[in-house]
Amino acid sequence: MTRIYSYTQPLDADIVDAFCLMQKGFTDQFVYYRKDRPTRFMGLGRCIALPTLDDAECELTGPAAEQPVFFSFNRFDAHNPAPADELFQSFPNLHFMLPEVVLIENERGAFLQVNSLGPVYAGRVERFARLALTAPHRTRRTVSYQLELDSRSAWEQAVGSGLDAIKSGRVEKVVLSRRLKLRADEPFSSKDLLVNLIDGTAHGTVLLYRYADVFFCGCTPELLVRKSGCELESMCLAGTCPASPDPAENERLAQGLLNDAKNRAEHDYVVRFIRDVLGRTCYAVDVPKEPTIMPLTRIQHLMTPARAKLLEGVDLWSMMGDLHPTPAVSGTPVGEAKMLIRQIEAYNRGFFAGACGYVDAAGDGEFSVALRTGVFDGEIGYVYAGCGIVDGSRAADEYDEIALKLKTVLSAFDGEAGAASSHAAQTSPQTATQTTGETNPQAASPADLQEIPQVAGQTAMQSAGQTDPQTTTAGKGEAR
Ligand SMILES: C=C(O[C@@H]1C=C(C(=O)O)C=C[C@H]1O)C(=O)O
Repeated sequence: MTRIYSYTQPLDADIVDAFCLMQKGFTDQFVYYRKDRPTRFMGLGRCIALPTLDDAECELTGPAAEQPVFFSFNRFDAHNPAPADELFQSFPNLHFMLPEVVLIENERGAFLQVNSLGPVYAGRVERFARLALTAPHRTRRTVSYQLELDSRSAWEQAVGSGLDAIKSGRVEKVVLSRRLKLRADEPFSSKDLLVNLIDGTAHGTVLLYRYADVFFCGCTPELLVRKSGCELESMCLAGTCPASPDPAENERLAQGLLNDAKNRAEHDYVVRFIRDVLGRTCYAVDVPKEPTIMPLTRIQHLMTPARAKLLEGVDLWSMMGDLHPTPAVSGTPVGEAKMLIRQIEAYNRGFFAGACGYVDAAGDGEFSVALRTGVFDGEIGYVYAGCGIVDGSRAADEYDEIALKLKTVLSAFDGEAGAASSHAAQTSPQTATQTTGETNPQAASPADLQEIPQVAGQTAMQSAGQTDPQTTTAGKGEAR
């Protein structure tokens, strides 16, 4: 039996500002921050890591009774025997991590929680509270980086292999991804990226897991599972088209997506899978027959919400294991698609498209699918995004779709509201030439889709001698 002492008191401070001030010096940092409503946990330090919560007993003390939360970041393919990629290698394989200090915001207010393996005395909490109260209002910073575009021909080959597997009947759908490398002149700061994701235009849930110098972060729109008592929620999210700032055009695109047979087929694999899993573990399963549109800043998705009541005795951790990965991020059938991904993708996805979230001491909590994310260490980083391949998919369209999805995680570098990634620079003339060679300038797609390829064009100019002071000044400050 592990006895945990958890002391919570109300906090009259902005939790993000407090986190920015307090985070320095903590090896472990965890964030699960829903932007649409206050379900927000920002954890610092590690009190304990447990393989299961079965033997944990928590004693709640202090003037507020908030459950301690255990963060849980799980890889896309935890059983993959291939070694994790260099940056992901550093993260420990732990199931439930309880931070020492947690800043909480929920519908009851803001709180400061201190967790310990021995009784927590009020003076210790007071010290953290006093510090939190001195936190200045955060500022956003634009972060300069250079983006190395991946090769279009490698992508075409990958999609070709996926389509072959579909034609041969091995899979019906496979979700393939792209990984792009980033470089910066100074080390990436998790605080800057976090603040830009929280205060910027990205929709969804902001995730951060930092372990020593390496951090994984992003902002995902996809809920995997949420449990509150016996109420369970999940989400079928698959099928994508661009968004437009013009409302009439946006509506036309949305109607086109709702009526597009290929996107509907991609979506239905996910609906069938989630309905089947809930059908085995839950009752009163409610999954609407028709999807709706989830509007995001740059794209829109087909979305079908799923609700059910959990059978007594089934817990959130096992639901997470049964649901993840859904065909939205792997394919159909799931096992065969995972095998195909191991064979086709040149890297191990690590936490990208993994199940990341928290479970509280009462067994409630939620996991999101870690999409629109990247991993960073010092001056290098990798960003990831994928898309579903089904019969009839075209490599060029999927490449552009991924470019749009990548813009969400790349918005973490934008210190200004609504800024595009125009400050991204590519300094290597070789890479720039290679990339522009692989980008078809004739391709008639919406300007929006072209934005990432344009970055390469810009860079080619720069490497030919034109230096834009904006691109070379790392961290041009911008007050909110
Ligand atoms: C795989 C990603 O997104 C997933 C794939 C989608 C699609 O293929 O249409 C849509 C939403 C997500 O479930 C990603 O963003 O990296």
